[in-house]
Amino acid sequence: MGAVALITTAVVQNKPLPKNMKYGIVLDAGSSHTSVYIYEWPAEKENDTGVVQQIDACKVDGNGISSYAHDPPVAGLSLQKCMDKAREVIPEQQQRETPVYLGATAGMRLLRLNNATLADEVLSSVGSTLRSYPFEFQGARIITGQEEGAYGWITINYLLGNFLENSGWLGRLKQSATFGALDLGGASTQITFVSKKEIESQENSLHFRLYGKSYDVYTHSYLCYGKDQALRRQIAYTIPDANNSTILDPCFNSGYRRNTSTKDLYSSPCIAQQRISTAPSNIEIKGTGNYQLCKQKVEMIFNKTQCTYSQCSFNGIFQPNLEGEFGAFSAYYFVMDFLKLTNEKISLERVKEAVKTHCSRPWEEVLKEFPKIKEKYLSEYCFSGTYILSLLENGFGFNSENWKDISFLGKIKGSDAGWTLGYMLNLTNMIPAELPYSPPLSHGSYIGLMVFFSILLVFIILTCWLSLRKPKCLQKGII
Ligand SMILES: Nc1ncnc2c1ncn2[C@@H]1O[C@H](COP(=O)(O)OP(=O)(O)O)[C@@H](O)[C@H]1O
Repeated sequence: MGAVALITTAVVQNKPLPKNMKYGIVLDAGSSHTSVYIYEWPAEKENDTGVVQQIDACKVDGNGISSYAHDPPVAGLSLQKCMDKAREVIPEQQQRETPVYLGATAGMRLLRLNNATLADEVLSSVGSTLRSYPFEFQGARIITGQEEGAYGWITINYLLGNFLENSGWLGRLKQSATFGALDLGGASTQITFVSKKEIESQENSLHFRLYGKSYDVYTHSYLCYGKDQALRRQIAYTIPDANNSTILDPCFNSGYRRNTSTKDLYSSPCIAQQRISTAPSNIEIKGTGNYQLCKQKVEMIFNKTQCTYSQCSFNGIFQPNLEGEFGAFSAYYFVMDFLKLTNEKISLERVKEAVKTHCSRPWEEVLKEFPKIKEKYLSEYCFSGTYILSLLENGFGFNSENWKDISFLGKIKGSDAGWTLGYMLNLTNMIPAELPYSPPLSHGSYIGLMVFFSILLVFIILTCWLSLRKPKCLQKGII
């Protein structure tokens, strides 16, 4: 039985798993990219003490899985490049035994909200491409936000070795030491951590039994709070103030200019409440590079006024007190790595200063210093840094005290931090609910101990026998 108790996805198409799996492939169909991850099983599969490792990864060119909706042949071709690579990496005799899973995340959740038929067509079109490969295709589906949070938490704690560490007799006595997971994507963001406090809302509560230890986990996925959707919302707020179709935006470096179609901007369900009918069809964004003003605009998307629970993060969502250490990955890592802020010793105040300094730099200077970085990413680091700070501080409640508890993680032991590994571990039943039985001593140690105790016993018997005979000898001597 799968160990992830409340996640009811088991086998996507009710297909039995291949018997001699040594490899697994997971496709992460995100809002901005599809990534293909190839994993290899540890040699000692039976007692599961090895770690499944990522042996390769490939990012599909293009604009995410929804590009299948606009141009299936072109989207199919770029996916094929990564799948061809998987065929080169996995030995031919193992390919039929290799399961392939595709999980689509928030970009597809949004597309499904706009047009459910189109979302289904995209999945079946991608499925046809994947079926044309010699692997064991297990299905393509949109995973829930709750799953995305949970599998990300499982991935990082599995790779950090926390589950096994907690499963020994000493680990079971201690408070479980796991890392909370902070995942920032393009369209949604997830926060997941073990909470000692009661989880007041059923939909945020998960229970896992992993390697013989139980975990009560809090999770929430905020749709529309990924960094691309948050940027759209931030821009949409300014459209009513447009002057001759031009808006001044403090979240871009001064001197930066970008043209945006309002039709495209408004096409996202995340902007539903901000659409105005009088908006010009095109707007020009002009950066003014001001961290403080950017922060004020960004904070508008966090509604902190309503809460029907004892405490909330924002938008009326229950969140217990933050506990323990956290691993922040995906866009948290990409952005903080660019800004050189991943070192745990950097205080929250210094991080704010660094983002402020970056925002105040003229665009021309930034462009000159980083000519090789994709312009989309480079132009957005001021916004992204500000958004990350607001989300963590204003949204989730991190502060100067517990900032040091956040580690920004790209890879852990060679595998990317993200939900895909946890998804595959669950679907292939690689994490047992109970600890596999392992005898406390090896066979050799048992034999050694038996011999030792036998010799000890003979020695004791001999000593007793000799000491009982002694008086008689002495008596004889006296006579
Ligand atoms: N090197 C990078 N620098 C900045 N942002 C990046 C970089 N690589 C990816 N991103 C952005 O980080 C976010 C998460 O990326 P990814 O995990 O690929 O997203 P998703 O799964 O939402 O498509 C997206 O907004 C993407 O555009």
